[in-house]
Amino acid sequence: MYDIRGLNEECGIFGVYGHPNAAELTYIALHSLQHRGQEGGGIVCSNEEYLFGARGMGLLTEALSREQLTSLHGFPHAIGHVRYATSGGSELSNVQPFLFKSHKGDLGLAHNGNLVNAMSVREALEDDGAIFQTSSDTETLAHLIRKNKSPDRKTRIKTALRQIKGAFAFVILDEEALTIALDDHGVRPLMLGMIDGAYCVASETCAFTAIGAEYIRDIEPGELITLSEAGIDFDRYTEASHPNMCSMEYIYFARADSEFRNTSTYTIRKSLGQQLAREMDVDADIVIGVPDSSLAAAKGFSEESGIPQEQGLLKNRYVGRTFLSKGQEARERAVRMKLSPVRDVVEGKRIIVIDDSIVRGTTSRYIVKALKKAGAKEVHMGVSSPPLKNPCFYGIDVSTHAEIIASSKSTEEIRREIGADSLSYLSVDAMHDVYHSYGSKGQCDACFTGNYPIEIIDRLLPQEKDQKTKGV
Ligand SMILES: O=P(O)(O)OC[C@H]1O[C@H](OP(=O)(O)OP(=O)(O)O)[C@H](O)[C@@H]1O
Ligand SMILES: NC(=O)CC[C@H](N)C(=O)O
Ligand code: SF4
Ligand SMILES: [Mg+2]
Repeated sequence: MYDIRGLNEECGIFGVYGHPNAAELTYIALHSLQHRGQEGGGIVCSNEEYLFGARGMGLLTEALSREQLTSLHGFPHAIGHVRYATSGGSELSNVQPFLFKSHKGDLGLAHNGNLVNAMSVREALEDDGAIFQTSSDTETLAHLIRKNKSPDRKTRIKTALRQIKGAFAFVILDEEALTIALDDHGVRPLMLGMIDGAYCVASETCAFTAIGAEYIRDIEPGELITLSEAGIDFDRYTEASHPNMCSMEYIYFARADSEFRNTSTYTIRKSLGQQLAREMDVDADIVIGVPDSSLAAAKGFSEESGIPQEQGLLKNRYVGRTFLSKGQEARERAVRMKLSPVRDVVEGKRIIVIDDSIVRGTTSRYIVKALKKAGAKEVHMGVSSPPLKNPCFYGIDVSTHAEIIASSKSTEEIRREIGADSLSYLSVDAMHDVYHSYGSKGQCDACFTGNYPIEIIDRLLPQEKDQKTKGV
């Protein structure tokens, strides 16, 4: 199986404490977070005496059978995960939640993000006798928690969290409690909710909608929340707080109905499109959004510019990910199968196409060619994000420099390569203006600017990390 997307996603997590249908709720919630990871998924449950779990490769419906889900019924506490690998290969041993057994108690662990010192910490732990079971960065946290000698579980977890660096949203389950932690930059989203009097936590609020939970609030950078029989305990694992939420969550990753600080991604994307219209000085007959993730930006562009929006491209919803082999040729074939122009809508028209991002340029190159072949007079590309130039080390697989077209080419060179009549990107400042207007306290923009907010200690790209730990 091969995922054809230009940008790869980044895992979804969920947890619920004290609900008679904890496993079933987790399954439904994970299903709604499936867009964040399709390589594998699982659920770990607790009945306060021991932990029990199931996991598998592929989409959730493939990863967990009905029998497995039934076997988890009745456990009141649960955590779950859907994975897109960033550190460690796509294989069953790396599929989360992890479940560790020890005479001191069981530990379940699920992570969204990517640790930037996992290799260094792992090497130190191995030199000290630790034997790792996976090639995932996430496993380091379990070793650090277990190694700590403090009699107090919260102190053990806090100390371990202070030893790791990078992007992380964690749900940690043991016999005593469900612990929720977000790194002090808050790179990945993490939301607190409630269902039938039980607290729950999810990467995105669309999971709350799916299970009928109430969205309480966004979890803050550096927060540590413990759910136990004693109720809810709000704390921090560190006093540091440098809000740097991932900009790509808004642009592309999160589901359009998911909310951040009570504003939907759809609304934010629409504003990005409006800003682009203010910056892009091109006249046209129609605006077309690349389905699905760019339809909101195209709507904003259309409203701001007064140019009508049309559905000039159709997406085959059954093409998405499977059955294609790796490589540029396969990618091109996939885009061709996925998007096709609506001929009588585009024929003879001057068109502005809005896409949310250009990574390799495969999608835009194809779209320009296909629209022109269908009779478009002019095709202008508008991108509702700044040029993507750098890889991400914080939990998203944004390829390598060599694969990212804007890392080595100017806007004019890219325009020529994709064959568009003009090409415009949103400016970095305009992007931040939009985020600030919706209450953002700070956004990571490293893939656009190269300003990495968290020092990259290991300096390894995901695929290199995988090589380094192959065979473990
Ligand atoms: O320049 P490229 O390498 O082609 O990558 C960029 C494209 O990838 C993403 O869409 P994707 O096809 O991943 O999924 P979507 O259908 O959710 O927009 C993004 O929205 C762009 O359209
Ligand atoms: N995309 C993610 O958040 C991945 C989590 C973790 N780094 C893994 O590779 O499994
Ligand atoms: S580098 Fe880009 S993709 Fe990675 S966290 Fe920062 S904004 Fe998000
Ligand atoms: Mg797209």
